[in-house]
Amino acid sequence: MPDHVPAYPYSEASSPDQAPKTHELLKPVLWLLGTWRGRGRGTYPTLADDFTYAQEVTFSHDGRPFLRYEAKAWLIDGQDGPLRPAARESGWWRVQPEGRVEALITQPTGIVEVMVGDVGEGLAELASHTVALTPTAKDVTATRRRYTLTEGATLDFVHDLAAVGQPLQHHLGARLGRVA
Ligand code: HEM
Repeated sequence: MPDHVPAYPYSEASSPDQAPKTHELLKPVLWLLGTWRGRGRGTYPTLADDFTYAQEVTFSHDGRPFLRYEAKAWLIDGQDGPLRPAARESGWWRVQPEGRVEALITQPTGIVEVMVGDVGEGLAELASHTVALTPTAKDVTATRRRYTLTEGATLDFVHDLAAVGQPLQHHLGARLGRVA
């Protein structure tokens, strides 16, 4: 039996009011902290039909200059009833001076988006620097993400995708509201 080790002693915060104190470099991304949930629509020229989905997204931090990112999506019917689980992803947003961001986002479909971009008050824009794929993943060559905080305090999300021989174009658009 290994010696007893006390539980991980550091906390994770999803609001600027919670401990630990936010790192100075996180100032431009504080508006993203928390859990957001809402509905979106998805499309792609290779798909027979557009689809409607729900998504829950959480940004948190542990006092260091990066955000932990986690998102779960599920397809829904016209009454918000769940049809089936869809994309899941998790990753890290490494915040650099002057609001520059380097993000790593991984998906269980074998895709890793390594992204670079900028974040300012109410706007974050990231574009893929590299996309890494496992041997059996779909052929994704580029992605782009934009998060906009609207005056109504919703988080609008747009995801563009270049994949399976198609040029970079719209895949997803969603409007999320803060739930925590
Ligand atoms: C909210 C997140 C997302 C949702 C709800 C979603 C949903 C879907 C759906 C429903 C399809 C049709 C195939 C299927 O039924 O599974 C699809 C296809 C696809 N998605 Fe997404 N997706 C999401 C995020 C992403 C991301 C982040 C990427 C890549 C970085 C991506 C890349 C693709 C690719 C490559 C295809 C296959 C296209 C083809 O083979 O014709 N998706 N997506």
